[in-house]
Amino acid sequence: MDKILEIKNLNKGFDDFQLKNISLSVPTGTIVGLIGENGTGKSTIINLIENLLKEDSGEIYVFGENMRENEKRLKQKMGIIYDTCHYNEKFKCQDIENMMKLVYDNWDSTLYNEYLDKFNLPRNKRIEKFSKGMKMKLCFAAELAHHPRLLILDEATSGLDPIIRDEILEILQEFIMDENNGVLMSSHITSDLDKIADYIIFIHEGEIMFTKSYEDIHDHFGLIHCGQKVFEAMDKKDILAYKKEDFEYKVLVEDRESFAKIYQDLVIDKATIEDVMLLYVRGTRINESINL
Ligand SMILES: Nc1ncnc2c1ncn2[C@@H]1O[C@H](COP(=O)(O)OP(=O)(O)OP(=O)(O)O)[C@@H](O)[C@H]1O
Repeated sequence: MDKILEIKNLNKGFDDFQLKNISLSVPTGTIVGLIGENGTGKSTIINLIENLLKEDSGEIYVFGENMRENEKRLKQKMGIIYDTCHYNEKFKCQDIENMMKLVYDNWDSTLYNEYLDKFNLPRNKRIEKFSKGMKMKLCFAAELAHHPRLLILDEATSGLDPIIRDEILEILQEFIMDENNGVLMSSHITSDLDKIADYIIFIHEGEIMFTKSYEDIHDHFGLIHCGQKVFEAMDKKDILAYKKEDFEYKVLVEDRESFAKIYQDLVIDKATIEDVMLLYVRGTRINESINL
C-alpha cells in the first residue's frame, strides 16, 4: 500500500517540551487518528508537516516527495483544517472562492457550491455572522473544493455538535473512498475515531506510545470491571494496565480471547480507544514489556 504521508524520526524541542523521534505514516485510502492528552505534541506534529515550525531533525514525505524541497507543489494537493476558521471574518462565501481559486490550480467552483448547498451555508452573510459550526463547515467546503489528496485535521471536529460531527465524519469516509486519498486527524473525541479511523497513533509526552489498527484494538483489547479480590487474584502478567476507582478496578487486557480462557467467570467488554488511552495514561501500566 502506498504511503500518502510518511514521517521519519522527527524531533522538535521547545524550552519545556520535546517531540521525540516521531515516525508515522498515512497509507492511501485510510484515516489515521492521532490521540493523546492536551499538550502531548499532536499540533506540533501537524505544524511541522505544514512547515509552520522547523524540525530539529527528521524527514517528512508527502506522496513520496520531500515536503521541505517541494512544499509549494505538494501543498496544492493538501487540505488542512484547524479547530477554528482562519478566514477573514468580513468575507462572504464568494470572497473565499475568489481567494482560493487564485491559490489552488485545481479549484472546483461547482464542488464548492455543492458543499455550500449541502451545508446550508448562506451566500449573503459575512463569516462574522456564522456560528462556529457554520464556520467549520465553510472550512471543509473550501479545503475539499480544491481536490486535495491528503487532508489534515487538527481538532477540526471539536466544538461541533454531534449532528454536524456526524455529517463531517461521513464526508471524510466519502473522501477516502477514493483510494488515492488519505486523512490524518487529531481528535480528543475518541468516539469519532472509533467510528472512522483505520489506524490509531497514541502520543504521550511527545512520544509515540503505540500505533495500532482500529481493528486490532476493537477485535482484541478488553476491559474488565471487577472488585479488589478478583483483581488481586489475577496474574499480573496477563494484564496491560489497571486503574483503581472508588468501587471497582478497571483492567485493560491486550487479548480478550486468551484472557477469557484463563478467567472463565469474568465478563470482558470490548475496550474502546478511550478506555485504552485512559488506562494507559491515568492507570498503572503493569506490563511494559508488552509492545502496545
Ligand atoms: N511555538 C511553540 N513554542 C514553544 N512551545 C510550544 C510551541 N508550540 C507548542 N509548544 C509546546 O509544545 C507542547 C505540545 O503542544 P501541542 O500544541 O503540540 O500539544 P497538543 O497535543 O496538540 O495539545 P492539545 O490537545 O491541547 O491541542 C506544549 O507544551 C506546548 O506548550
